[in-house]
Amino acid sequence: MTQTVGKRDPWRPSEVERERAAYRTRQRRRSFVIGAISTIVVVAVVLVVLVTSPGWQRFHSTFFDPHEAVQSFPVVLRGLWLNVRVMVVCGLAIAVWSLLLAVLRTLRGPVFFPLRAFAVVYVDVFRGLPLLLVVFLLGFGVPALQLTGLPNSPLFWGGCALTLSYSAYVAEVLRAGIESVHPSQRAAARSLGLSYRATLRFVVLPQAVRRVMPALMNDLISLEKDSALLAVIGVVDALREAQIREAVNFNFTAYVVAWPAVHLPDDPDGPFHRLVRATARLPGSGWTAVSLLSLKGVRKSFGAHLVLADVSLEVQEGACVVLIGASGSGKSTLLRCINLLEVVDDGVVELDGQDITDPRVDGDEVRSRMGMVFQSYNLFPHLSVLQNITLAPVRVHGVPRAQALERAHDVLQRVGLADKANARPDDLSGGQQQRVAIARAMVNAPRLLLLDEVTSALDPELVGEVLDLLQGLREEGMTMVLNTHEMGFARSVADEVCFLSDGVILERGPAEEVLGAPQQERTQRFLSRLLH
Ligand SMILES: Nc1ncnc2c1ncn2[C@@H]1O[C@H](COP(=O)(O)OP(=O)(O)OP(=O)(O)O)[C@@H](O)[C@H]1O
Repeated sequence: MTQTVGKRDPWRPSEVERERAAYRTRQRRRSFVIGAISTIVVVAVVLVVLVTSPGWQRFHSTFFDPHEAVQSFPVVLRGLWLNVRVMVVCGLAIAVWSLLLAVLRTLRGPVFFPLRAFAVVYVDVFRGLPLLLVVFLLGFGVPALQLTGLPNSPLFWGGCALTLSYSAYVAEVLRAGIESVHPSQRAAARSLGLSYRATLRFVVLPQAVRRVMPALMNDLISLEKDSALLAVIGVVDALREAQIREAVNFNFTAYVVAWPAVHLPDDPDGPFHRLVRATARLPGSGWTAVSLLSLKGVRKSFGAHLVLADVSLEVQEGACVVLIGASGSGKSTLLRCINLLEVVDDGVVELDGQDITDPRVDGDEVRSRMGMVFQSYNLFPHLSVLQNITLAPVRVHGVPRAQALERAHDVLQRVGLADKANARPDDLSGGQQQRVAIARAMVNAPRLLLLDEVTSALDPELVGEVLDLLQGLREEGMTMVLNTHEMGFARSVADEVCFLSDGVILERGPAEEVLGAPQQERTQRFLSRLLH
C-alpha cells in the first residue's frame, strides 16, 4: 500500500505541470482572439467591397427591393427559402437513410447477406446514375404514371430524387467512418456490456461521424447547390428566380450556403471498499471459497489455427489467477473467450454456475457482470474521463445519471485521478489512461475483473502505479484473471499461476511453485528466457 502521509502526493500535478497547463490555456485563448479578429476584419472588408461596388444598386434591388417582391417577400429570397427547406428536409431524410445503408453494409455473417447485398447494389446503382436523370425519372416519370395515392408534386419527387441519390454517397462516407473506428473500441464497449446497438450509438458513430464531418459538410453544400437542379422539373428555386429576373449569372444558392495519485484507500470502510467487498466476497466475516468462474474443455481456433485446444480452469471467489506463457500462446484469446468477445468452438464457460457459452444467454448481460481492461486502454477518445466511466452505468445498468456521476467520482478518487474527471483520454499519460480504464471496469462493482496485459504498453516508470492499484484491488478481494509478462507482479498478486502452452494449461499452482520451481521443462525454458 502506498503511504502518502507527509510526502508530496505523487498523483497531484506539480507546480511545473500546473504552469505548463496555464501556459497552454493562455496560448489557446490568444489564438481564439486572433482568429476572431481576423474573421471580423475579412468579413468587414468583403462587405465594404460589395457595398461600394458599381453594381451594388442593381444587386440590391434584385434581391432585397420590396418592389420586386411577391407577397411582400423578395422573389429570389423566396426561392432561396425553398432551397433551404429542400436542403433541411432532404438532409434529414438522407441522414437517416444513409446511416441505415452504411450500417447494413458493415453487418457481418451469412445471416445478413441479403441486407448487405441490397445495400451494396443500391449504393452502386445510385452512384452510377446521373442525378439529373434521377430527377427527370422521378419528377416526370412517377407523376406521369398517375398512380393513385401518390403525390403528384414535382417538388416532392424532386426531393425524393435528391434523397435517394445523395444517400448512396453519404452512406459510403459514413461506412468509411464506421470502419475507421478501431475494433478495440467495439471490444471495449462490448466488454462493458453495451449491446450492438448501444455500441454503435454511443461509441462507434460519434467517433465515425466526427472523422467524416468534413466530407459530410461537402455533401451538404453540394446538396444545397444541386437542389437548383429541381428547376428542370418546374420547381422554381432561388437560381431559377434569379435567372427569371435576369439579374445574376452566378450560383446565388451556393454563395448563400457559403456564408452562411494512487492512494490506496486510507479508509477501509469507505464506499469503494464496501462496494468491492459486497461483490467480491460472500457476506459474513469469514471468507468462503466458491468457484466463481469455471472453464471446462474450452477450445478455440481461428481458421485452421488452433489456439486453445483444451483449457479447463477454476477461479474461486476473491482469487487472483495469473496466466503466463509465450507470445501467441493464447492468453488474450482465453480472456476474450471468458468475456464472450470471442465465441468458443467447444467446451463450457460458467460464471456463477451459469453456462455463459449457451447461445440462448444474453451476452451483453453477462459482460455487464464482468470488467475487462485492455493492454492499450481502449478508452473512448471522444468522451471525457467521467463520460467514459459513466457510459456503462447509465446506458447499460440504468443507473440515474447523478448516482453514476457520484460513483464515477468515487472510483476516480480511488485510482488517484479525481482532478482528471473532465480531461480527455488523449491528455493523460499512459499510466493515467490505464488507471481510468481500470476505474471504468470497476465502476459497476463487477463480479470478475479480466486484465489483458495491462502494463505492457506502459513505460517502466508508469508500470508501478498500475501494479500498485491492482495490488490494492487484490488485497480487497476482487476476483481477477489476468495475463502478464511481469513475473514480479505475478508473484506478488497470484493465488494461482497458469502456464499456457500449445493450447493447454501445461502447469499450474501457487506462484512460488510455478515461478520458483517449475516442474515442466517448457515452463523452465520460458522462465529462464525471461530472466536472461
Ligand atoms: N481475431 C483473430 N484472428 C486470427 N488469429 C487470431 C485472432 N486473435 C488471435 N489470433 C491468433 O491467436 C494466437 C494467440 O493470440 P493471443 O493474442 O491470444 O496470444 P497471447 O498469448 O495473448 O500473446 P501476447 O502475449 O503476445 O499478447 C496468435 O497466433 C494470434 O495470431
